[in-house]
Amino acid sequence: MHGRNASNGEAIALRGISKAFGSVTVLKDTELTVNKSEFLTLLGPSGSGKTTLLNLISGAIAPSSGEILLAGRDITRMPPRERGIGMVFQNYALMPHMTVFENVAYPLRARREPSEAIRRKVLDALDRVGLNGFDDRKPRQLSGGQQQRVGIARCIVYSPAIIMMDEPLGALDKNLREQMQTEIKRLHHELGTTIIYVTHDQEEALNMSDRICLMKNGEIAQLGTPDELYFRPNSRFVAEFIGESNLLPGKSIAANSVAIDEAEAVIAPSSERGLGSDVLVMVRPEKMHICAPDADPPAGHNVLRGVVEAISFIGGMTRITVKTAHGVSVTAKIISGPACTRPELGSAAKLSWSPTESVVLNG
Ligand SMILES: Nc1ncnc2c1ncn2[C@@H]1O[C@H](COP(=O)(O)OP(=O)(O)OP(=O)(O)O)[C@@H](O)[C@H]1O
Repeated sequence: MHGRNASNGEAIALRGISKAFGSVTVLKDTELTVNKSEFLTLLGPSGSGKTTLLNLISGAIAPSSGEILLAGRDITRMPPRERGIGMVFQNYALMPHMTVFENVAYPLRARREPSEAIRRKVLDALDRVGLNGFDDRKPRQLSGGQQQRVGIARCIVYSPAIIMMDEPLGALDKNLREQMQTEIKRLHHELGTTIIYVTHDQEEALNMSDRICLMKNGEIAQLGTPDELYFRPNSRFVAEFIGESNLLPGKSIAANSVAIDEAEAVIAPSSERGLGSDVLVMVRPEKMHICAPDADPPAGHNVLRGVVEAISFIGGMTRITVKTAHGVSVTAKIISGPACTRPELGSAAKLSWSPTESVVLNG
């Protein structure tokens, strides 16, 4: 027996999956394993292939090549309804003429469950999503957030092993989105269901996921925990898509040294890139320190000098951009203090950071 047929705690495995529409390949030879009880987010810009991947797993579309395993079993050709995968959509997809109760009961009625069990399960699902007492309302009598809770209740009511959510909070305003993120995380924790979640909002992905699968042009750019993607991006694309980043162009001149220009070099962790190759030294703005030109930065720090070209006070944090002598704008994000403690616009400043906070990327 092939090892890959064993389930090994795998909820879903994609093996060499490609998808072409006509002559255009929109998903390329993708390998992805989602573990049982995992919250995995498909993140990426518009058109990167997130929905295509979701539709392949649900069975709404068939792959051009490769296979899909559900708990070790080949489901590549299985019709969608037999896969038992729950779906939550951005537009809720509720039936407008039915009450909340009947919408949530729908999947159980389709499974011909006894009416007493239906009643118990529906009320329990409504309770879990905070909609106790809303069972007699029609969808149009609910707010957007409440309608999406019904969408989620209709999904969890029949306890699918896997739930896929396609931009479920996309139609909600920012505050409600944040509240619903917390609630979906709580539900995931309570139910232990595997969740595959699609969003193009990187903050949402960082906040909610066990792992993030970041897509670019039909390929996985990086798959890892939120921490890994944020602190150890493997490419310029990942560094720029997740959070803010400073990218200093340079040349690798020794195992742990990158020349920023002819006169200046910084210490950066050794990379596998060959000596003399063009690289980018990535440093997150909150890891960048700033001090007066005559002050001493922390021992062992890389130092660049420049002139303060922009200051923006954004509440708890202040963003200070310094143009270095080599013409690169570098941003430091520091905890805000009184205005008198900030450097002045146009004044000279020293930027510094610990070499361990640098990530060397291909230039
Ligand atoms: N039925 C189809 N026929 C032809 N091309 C398609 C079809 N469905 C999707 N595509 C193309 O496949 C690519 C990936 O689309 P997909 O919807 O998976 O992206 P996405 O990452 O979900 O984007 P968004 O965030 O905008 O929803 C796009 O270039 C899209 O135009």
